[in-house]
Amino acid sequence: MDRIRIVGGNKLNGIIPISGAKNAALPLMIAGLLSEDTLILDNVPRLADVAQLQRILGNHGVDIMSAGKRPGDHEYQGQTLHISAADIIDTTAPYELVSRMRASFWVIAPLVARMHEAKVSLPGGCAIGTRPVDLLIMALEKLGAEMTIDGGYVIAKAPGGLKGANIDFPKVTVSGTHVALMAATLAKGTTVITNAACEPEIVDVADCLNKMGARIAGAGTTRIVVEGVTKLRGARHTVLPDRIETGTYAMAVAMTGGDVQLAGARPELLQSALDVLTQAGAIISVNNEGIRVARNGAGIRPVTVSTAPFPGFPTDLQAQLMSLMACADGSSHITETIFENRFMHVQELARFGARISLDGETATIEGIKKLRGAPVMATDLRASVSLVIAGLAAEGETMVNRVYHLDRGFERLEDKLSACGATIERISG
Ligand SMILES: CC(=O)N[C@H]1[C@@H](OP(=O)(O)OP(=O)(O)OC[C@H]2O[C@@H](n3ccc(=O)[nH]c3=O)[C@H](O)[C@@H]2O)O[C@H](CO)[C@@H](O)[C@@H]1O
Ligand SMILES: C=C(OP(=O)(O)O)C(=O)O
Repeated sequence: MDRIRIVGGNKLNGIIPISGAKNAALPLMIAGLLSEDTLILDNVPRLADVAQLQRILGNHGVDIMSAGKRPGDHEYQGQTLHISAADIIDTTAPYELVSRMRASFWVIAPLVARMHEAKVSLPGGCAIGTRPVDLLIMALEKLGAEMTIDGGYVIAKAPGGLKGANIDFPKVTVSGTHVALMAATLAKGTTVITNAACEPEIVDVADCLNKMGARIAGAGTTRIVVEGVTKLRGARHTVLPDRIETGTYAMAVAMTGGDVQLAGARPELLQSALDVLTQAGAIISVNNEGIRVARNGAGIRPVTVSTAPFPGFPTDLQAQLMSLMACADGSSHITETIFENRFMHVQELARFGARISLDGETATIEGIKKLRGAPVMATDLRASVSLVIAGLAAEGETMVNRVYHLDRGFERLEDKLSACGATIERISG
């Protein structure tokens, strides 16, 4: 298995191009199942999760063509995918394919909406808690699907098609909102989703669905109204920039010091995280090219932060913030409110010498002057990248093992960081 070797201590200076968002690209690709026509997606990141979803969609009979680069495309341009689901030949998503990633479970929504049946294995994904799918099942049941669970598979049947309904989520769920939204586009009548997730990736998917002929209003607010239509057509859509990748590199610069332009980043997608970074002492400015992050000389100030659904501080940046706070001038407190077990990085950060104690859902971090490099390993994507950030700032060598998770969500991580002066390399095998 590949490893990443880092020799820490270098400041980061230069330009980091921000890729398309994994968490938008995945549901957008899945939305391609809703139409017989071709959905063209631009700025799709080259990630292990995208490749895995291509395999899953291929198994349903979807043809996916990845367009090559054109003259004038810059070196780091994301790929363009042409997704054609003219004939869905299989409505089963098998365990071997789905167990690797969470979002693949969401194929259940377009399959039952368009084909009136689906059989999808319970999902996998990052090990950050129990991650049930009860609310996704509830949403589809409300839309009239008969739902059963058998042998590790969720089976959805709606012989007469789905029917519009009121879906009130008892807690904010991104996955539940994606599933309800996609299914409701082809349901008969009106669906009202309340307590909907407001994440920018939901808005991106709703925008694309509307281009495909869906009638969705209110995406980005807690109340989404969908007027069902009988068919969706093809469309062309550009995946929005990855706010979690943006925040991750911003935290890396805040930790190592230096001055980096995050090209293509959109500040409104992560304002709460930028506010926290400013509080911590980073200098953030917004320009035509994206977001510039700098820290020169000043220490890192401690912060108190709780994760929350958008527009709050994202849980997907919690681990990275903890790395940063490991070197703050004082005590920080970080509370994780979304996932009950998203602290796997705590014991690994301790290998660098970080002083972190856990009390229920709150971590207290006593900042120290310098971390020291160490061999480390993580079991989820954002925890893995928090170890990379710590390694960049630490004295000496860090070896990040089991980088499989990083490849799920960070495109060309080593290239982007080494272009800014980091000593970082992948060791294959
Ligand atoms: C591929 C993708 O986009 N993943 C993101 C998505 O995950 P994901 O969509 O899985 O996260 P959700 O928003 O659905 O989960 C939020 C909370 O609701 C709970 N829940 C969810 C569904 C359900 O049926 N029952 C239930 O209890 C979860 O266990 C969790 O405690 O949003 C999370 C929260 O922003 C992010 O950390 C993930 O990166
Ligand atoms: C938790 C994440 O991904 P997934 O939901 O696919 O496990 C993530 O993107 O941080």
